[in-house]
Amino acid sequence: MKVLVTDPIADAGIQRLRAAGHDVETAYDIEGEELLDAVKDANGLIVRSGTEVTDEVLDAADDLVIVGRAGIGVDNIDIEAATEHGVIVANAPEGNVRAAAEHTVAMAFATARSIPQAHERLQNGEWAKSDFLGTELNGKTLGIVGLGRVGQEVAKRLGSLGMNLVAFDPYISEERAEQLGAELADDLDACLEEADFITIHTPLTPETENMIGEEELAKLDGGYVVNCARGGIIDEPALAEAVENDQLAGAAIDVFAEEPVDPDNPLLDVEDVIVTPHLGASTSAAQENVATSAADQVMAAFRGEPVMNALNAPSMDESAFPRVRPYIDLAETAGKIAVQLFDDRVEEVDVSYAGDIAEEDLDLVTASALKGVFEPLEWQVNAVNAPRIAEERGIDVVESKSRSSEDFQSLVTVTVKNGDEEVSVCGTQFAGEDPRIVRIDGYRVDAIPHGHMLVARNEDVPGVIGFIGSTLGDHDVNIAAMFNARETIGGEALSVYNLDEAPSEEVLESILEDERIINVSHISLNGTVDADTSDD
Ligand SMILES: NC(=O)c1ccc[n+]([C@@H]2O[C@H](COP(=O)([O-])OP(=O)(O)OC[C@H]3O[C@@H](n4cnc5c(N)ncnc54)[C@H](O)[C@@H]3O)[C@@H](O)[C@H]2O)c1
Ligand SMILES: O=C(O)[C@H](O)COP(=O)(O)O
Repeated sequence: MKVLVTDPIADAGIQRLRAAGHDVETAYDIEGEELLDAVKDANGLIVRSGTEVTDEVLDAADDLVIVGRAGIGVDNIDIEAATEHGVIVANAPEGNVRAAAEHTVAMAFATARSIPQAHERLQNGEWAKSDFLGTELNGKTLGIVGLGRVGQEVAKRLGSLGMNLVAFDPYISEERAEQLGAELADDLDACLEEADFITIHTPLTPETENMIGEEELAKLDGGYVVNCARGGIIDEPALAEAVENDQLAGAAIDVFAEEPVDPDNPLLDVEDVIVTPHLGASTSAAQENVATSAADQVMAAFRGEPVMNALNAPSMDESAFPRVRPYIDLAETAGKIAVQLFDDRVEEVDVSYAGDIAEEDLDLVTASALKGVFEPLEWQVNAVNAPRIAEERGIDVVESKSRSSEDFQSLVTVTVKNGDEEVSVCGTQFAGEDPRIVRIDGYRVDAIPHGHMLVARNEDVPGVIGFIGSTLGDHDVNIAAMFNARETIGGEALSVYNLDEAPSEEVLESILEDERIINVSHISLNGTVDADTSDD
């Protein structure tokens, strides 16, 4: 597989991919046509915050399976578009948290004691001792906006250095805040009003964009601002003006609305605003962590395994994966068979689980069943975009679970239906991962789902199986295995054949000409089928 890396990541990540036999191409600082060209044949793309992964980039990347973000923030990746394209997006949310928290603490002290400014003066030969009278963090109140992973680590560090903590985060529990020794503010204004310092730790989202402007900064009267989260959350000209006019004592900024930062950015011009070029995650330990994590996730996606930190695909607990894995393929196969036996428009897909498997987290299995159902559609379908396709096409998806499973340890049943018709296909795994279809529309069968299959419904009278066998033989189609099932003697029967090759239309027509045959379907488990699942 080819992995394109477009932002510098630690060598450990690249080596891990190469050791597994993947072809890694690094192309840093590329954009526009150059990026579109480089991504064309990539199966994996690894980025940091420097690459804009837009709809256009995803459109150009025909073979892309996954975008791995070697870090936390994914505001540079169009996740909606990735989902549309069936591309997994996964980040590395743990590896640089401590680095970001430490940088935040360093920036808070640096602005409170004017360390960069004093350093610069001294380097210029000035002993400006009396110009710098700093502020102690001890005893001051820190307002934490966003008490997630980084925010919590900052709370622990600055809390233990004597700061009082107040936090604003509408999505965090009182209990968690209490454990960290932080008072939870009712809203942003209350947090700002209480704080001497504020530190931002939210993602950049439509909700947080420009969340802190002139009015909010005024509430921090005389305080300090630290932002090591994302540019765009604080209004930059308003912040520059507030510090310049001494409404605020200082600010420490690591991230900017536009990066690399424009030299004309007003924040670069204010003496009491200290800046770093997005260095929060730049420690060797953090970079090694996120690079290897991104590489691992890319390789898991290549192997078709769940991607632990996928942001747009069902993920799964690693320990459950060996138990669930055999049912992922089985559900897809059952979905493929059901839709090929269904001669109508699909309005609902039911996926039901019985027995031991019903104990597991099965989002990924249900998504695979949907993938099987939708595979006949012209666009690329996978477990990432199949649930979205169902939603967009107004197809209801119903998942159900039951502990009892009659004669089998675990059963997966996929039913495709509309108001009038339905077809259900039920499968199990025999010991040693031996998949079987054990029921088709209520008929008990024992069919190996593989390659080309023929499913016929016929009157249960003598000579029908011989007729089908000889018709296939007359057209040089070899039968590898067959199974016959019936409800009552002389009623209707269903037979399933495994064929060595695809039967032609002519064969199917010849079989159907016999009045004892009610219908016959060719099932291909290799890809192309012609079932109608369209809306129009
Ligand atoms: N400077 C760097 O190099 C660097 C390094 C690591 C992380 N980051 C950035 O730091 C930020 C935090 O990362 P994290 O891993 O802690 O993320 P996280 O998802 O663990 O935490 C974010 C928190 O923000 C809260 N939140 C969301 N919307 C909010 C709102 N409107 N108001 C208040 N709180 C809100 C969430 O509930 C969550 O608790 C991200 O933007 C990330 O990209 C920057
Ligand atoms: O979100 C992150 O992980 C940090 O902002 C780090 O970004 P970077 O990988 O571009 O340094």
